[in-house]
Amino acid sequence: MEAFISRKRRRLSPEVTPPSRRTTEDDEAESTDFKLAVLASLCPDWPQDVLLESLLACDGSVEQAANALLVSASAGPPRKRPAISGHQSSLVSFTRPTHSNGNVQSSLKKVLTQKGKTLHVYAPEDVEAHTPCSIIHNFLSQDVADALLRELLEEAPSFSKETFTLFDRVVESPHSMRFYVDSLAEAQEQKTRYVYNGSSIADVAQTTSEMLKVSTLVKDAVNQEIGRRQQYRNPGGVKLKFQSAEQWQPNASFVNCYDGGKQSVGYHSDQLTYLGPRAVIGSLSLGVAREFRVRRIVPSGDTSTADVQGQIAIHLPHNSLLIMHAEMQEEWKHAVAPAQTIEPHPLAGNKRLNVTYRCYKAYLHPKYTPRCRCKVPAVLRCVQKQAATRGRYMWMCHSGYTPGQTGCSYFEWAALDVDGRPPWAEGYKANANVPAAATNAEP
Ligand SMILES: O=C(O)CCC(=O)C(=O)O
Ligand SMILES: [Fe+2]
Repeated sequence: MEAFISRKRRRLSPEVTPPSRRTTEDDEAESTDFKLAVLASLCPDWPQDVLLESLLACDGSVEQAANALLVSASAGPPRKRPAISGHQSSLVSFTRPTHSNGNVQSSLKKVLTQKGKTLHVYAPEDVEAHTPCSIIHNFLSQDVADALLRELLEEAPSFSKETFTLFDRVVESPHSMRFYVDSLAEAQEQKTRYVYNGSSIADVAQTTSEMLKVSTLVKDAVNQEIGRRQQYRNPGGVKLKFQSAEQWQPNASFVNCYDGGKQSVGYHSDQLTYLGPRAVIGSLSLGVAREFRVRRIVPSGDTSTADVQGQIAIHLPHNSLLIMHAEMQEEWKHAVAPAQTIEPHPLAGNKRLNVTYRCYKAYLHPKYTPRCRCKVPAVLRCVQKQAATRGRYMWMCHSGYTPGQTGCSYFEWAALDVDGRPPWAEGYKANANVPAAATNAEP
């Protein structure tokens, strides 16, 4: 088992989190998260901090940690955490000076996100100051939110949990989901042509009428937030290198259902293969309030930022729209933590429904993207930790990151222009995905 966990290309979480749209890291530091995710799926009753303690106490052995927890469970119940229904006023308002230009200083970040600590944020200005996300509370009118929630509650029984084989046991992923696209033609394309880590998705649904109505509201809000945040963060309002210059236009979504506090999703980044670099995602939460955790990926060997490895818990109440901005998938990881207690919602009971609106790029259709030697469309990934190549994008065989699958060692630096477009896209300028020192040279 230990070999399975620690061998470099065999310890990643696609077997734990659904393989379809998530990606995890390519280096050693990731193994703790992977082990934690495995441990959480084996011991779903235990809070993350206890799982981590147990893992550390057992020198990283998931099997020993799981056994230790099962033994101690027979001696008493796991430690309870409080429900996350409380209110916190803005940290920014009373702790951080405001500049004359109205921008807030994020000097607290360092202090509040130390390794091993969790900073809980509730107010939109705190979410914005401490994370690459923004949040809009009470996003929809109550009638629209209720109508969408009712519709999704009717859909939820058709969602499925991914299963994976672990230590000769079949384990279920800790929540259920379904993939939706806006047109029937796209649904057909998705089932037959799109490949997610080596296989296609059999169950692709058409976006429901309420989801579609809300999609236009999400589109406007996300585009407005992208613009506002760019002004706020970057002088002159410049987008990030590789971020698309086009309007954000949602056309697909993963809908997640967390039925009760035990259901969760482990730390991951969303896969970029069809979204492209610097993707933006609009994530609408309905029903039970849950904690969305984020943590920055620290480059290997970077000791100066070692103290910012703490995680930040963003409180996601019913009817809130969280926007994951362009920094998020490349530089941060996110998770929905298990909750020891939850406050039931009048319509949803113990369920949280979450729609992650996404913008699939036509030029990243698998009919255009490179294929590896197994003849399967390659996966687009960004180097997240290795200091020398951090931030560079590559096409590679899906199998390198899918435990248990055999494949080839296909790897190629991706040619992408400053707007994240590949050479076959209309308007492609020049390859900007090159080593920092050789901006004119091909990799
Ligand atoms: O449930 C959420 O808020 C996040 C779900 C998520 O990370 C995903 O769908 O990739
Ligand atoms: Fe995600």
